[in-house]
Amino acid sequence: MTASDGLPPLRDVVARHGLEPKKALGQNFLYDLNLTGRIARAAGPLEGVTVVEVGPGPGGLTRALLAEGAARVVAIERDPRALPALAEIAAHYPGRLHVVDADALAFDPRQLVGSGPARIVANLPYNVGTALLTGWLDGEVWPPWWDQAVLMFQREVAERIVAGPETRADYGRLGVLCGWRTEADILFDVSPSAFVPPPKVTSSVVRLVPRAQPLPCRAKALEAVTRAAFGQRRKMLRQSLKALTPDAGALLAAARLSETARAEEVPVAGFVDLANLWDAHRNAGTAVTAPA
Ligand SMILES: C[S@@+](CC[C@H](N)C(=O)[O-])C[C@H]1O[C@@H](n2cnc3c(N)ncnc32)[C@H](O)[C@@H]1O
Repeated sequence: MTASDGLPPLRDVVARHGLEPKKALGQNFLYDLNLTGRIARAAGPLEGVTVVEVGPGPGGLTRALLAEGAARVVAIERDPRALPALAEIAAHYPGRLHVVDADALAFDPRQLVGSGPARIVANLPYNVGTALLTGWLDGEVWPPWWDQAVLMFQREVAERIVAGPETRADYGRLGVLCGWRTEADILFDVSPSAFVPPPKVTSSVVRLVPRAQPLPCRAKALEAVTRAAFGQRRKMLRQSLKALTPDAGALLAAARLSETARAEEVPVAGFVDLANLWDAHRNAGTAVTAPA
């Protein structure tokens, strides 16, 4: 029996290639091509687009991306057991699937995406998902090489990605970095029963679209300020920012933030101000001065 794309059902592919899911690799596979089709369409239309997929595994999402018309899929997979299954998909879609046998944390896909539009679509391994996302948000050059990212995370991580000060418990470093450079939305949830094996928690598909002109700020400075601020999130910023500067009070005043503000109350623009002021302070080697 074959699936509607003409390739064998994923369950058979996994059995034939001995691809038993490994927990250490964050392997929770999707076998339902209707669901992977829905994820691919969330990133569409894909005609003329190069898609970078991290962790194709047996290829359920890869197949959907190709069936939905992606010009090319660059699929980065660190489990060599998946390579024969992916080779079958590559043969079915000649010239359109480029499999990279690598750790996505250590591989820069820019060298393979060319000059046309590129998009990231992935059911991410849960253990490295946020590290990959922060890597894609990082860097001094913006807009980035991708024009959209459609990514599956655990629901709890998805909520942190889209959080702002109004959703205090979830708001943190990840929400500031994502909110600064992208517009991020949760598109839909996916129940544990959709995966093999089922994870303990619900997952969510998130879409991130890069802002054309995020507030000017150095990414590394924003990362440093949010790390200090949310590292001790229950403390007032005048205390937690002392990890960065002895002039924390003056830094807050210069950013026109309250003496008693806590990290979870400060919007993205407030953190951008703090990061820029901290940078200016360090470059000048002077104390931060509060506005008159
Ligand atoms: C959640 S599974 C998703 C598999 C497939 N895309 C699907 O939806 O059924 C995550 C995949 O990422 C792969 N993976 C884990 N860590 C990786 C890494 N650092 N670099 C590349 N792939 C990785 C795993 O081997 C696995 O195939």
